Amino acid sequence: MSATRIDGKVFAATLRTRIAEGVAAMADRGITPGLAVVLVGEDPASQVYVRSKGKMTREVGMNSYEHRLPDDTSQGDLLALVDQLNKDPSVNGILVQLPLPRHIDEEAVINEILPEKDVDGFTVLNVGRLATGQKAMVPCTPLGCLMMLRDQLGDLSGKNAVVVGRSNIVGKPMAQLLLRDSATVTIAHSRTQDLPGLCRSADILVAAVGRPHFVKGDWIKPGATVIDVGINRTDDGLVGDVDYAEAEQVAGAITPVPGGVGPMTIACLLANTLTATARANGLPDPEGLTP
Ligand SMILES: NC(=O)C1=CN([C@@H]2O[C@H](COP(=O)(O)OP(=O)(O)OC[C@H]3O[C@@H](n4cnc5c(N)ncnc54)[C@H](OP(=O)(O)O)[C@@H]3O)[C@@H](O)[C@H]2O)C=CC1
Ligand SMILES: Nc1nc(=O)c2c([nH]1)NC[C@@H]1CN(c3ccc(C(=O)N[C@@H](CCC(=O)O)C(=O)O)cc3)C=[N+]21
Repeated sequence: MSATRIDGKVFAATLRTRIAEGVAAMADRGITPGLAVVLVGEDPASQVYVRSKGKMTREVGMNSYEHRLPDDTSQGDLLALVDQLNKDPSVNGILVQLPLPRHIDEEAVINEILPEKDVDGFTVLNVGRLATGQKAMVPCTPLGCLMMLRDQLGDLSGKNAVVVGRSNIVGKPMAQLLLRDSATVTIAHSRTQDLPGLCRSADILVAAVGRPHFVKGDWIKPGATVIDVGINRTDDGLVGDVDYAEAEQVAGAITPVPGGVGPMTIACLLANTLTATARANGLPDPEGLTP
């Protein structure tokens, strides 16, 4: 038995088509969504993401503004740039690529972003809104995972979900979204006891650990839906946090790496930018792009 391969690339392309339609409808009102991406330093992986984000942003008809700053940029200069983007009416979404160089206080920079332009959903206000069930900007990677899970499974209520990883950008918001959909959620991390046993209880298993092929086939409940968030560069190329070859023998459905969560993350960034633009102009939220 081989698992269904959840094709994030195809799913993301379909999502971008719908976003492009939303952008076109706004163009009739003279509105063009604008996304600003700020990259500090020369991290090669980040440069790849920024390039593909810019390309996809333009493809759906939005304006893309890229700000590349040197590694030794001061925190003050970075905060000043964020302020300038906050005030710029042509900018509806702001993304500051993480991680930032060590001399910069990441929290201070993220929280400088106006919550309504925070298309990553990383500011404390958006985190709090998500946690309390208020209308928020939802982090792109978990949002993409949720869309694929709902598409695969329909109603998630009552399902046992295990999220491995408790970061602010993936694990915690993923758990919040699953909880909102009435799954029974467990968050696992490096101190979790009997992680294989816990994972075997999961109908939905989300791996966001950052270790290549960490989740083994015999950790997976037969028929489970497995979402692999990991992006690990190894000598064998880009691999996920799940041992795909083993997992596909056991799982019901699984996302590949590459071509799974990654493309959905970028599509959801564009979805959030469209939503932010609609809200900034007093228009209703575009349908099907928010949880
Ligand atoms: N596809 C996409 O769009 C994206 C992919 N990623 C990828 O997802 C992965 C996770 O990213 P991110 O959340 O930022 O990573 P972090 O490094 O911030 O978090 C990793 C989490 O995994 C946990 N962990 C580490 N080792 C173990 C272990 N041995 N057993 C159990 N848990 C463990 C850590 O636990 P503890 O807290 O106890 O240390 C931590 O909570 C990375 O590969 C990253 O590249 C990230 C963002 C977007
Ligand atoms: N403020 C901020 N927001 C982020 O969302 C953010 C960030 N910082 N820092 C880094 C991580 C990582 N991330 C990815 C996005 C797309 C792919 C992606 O498209 N991956 C392709 C492959 C790309 C390749 O080949 O390198 C795939 O999985 O198929 C991967 C990873 C967003 N992140």
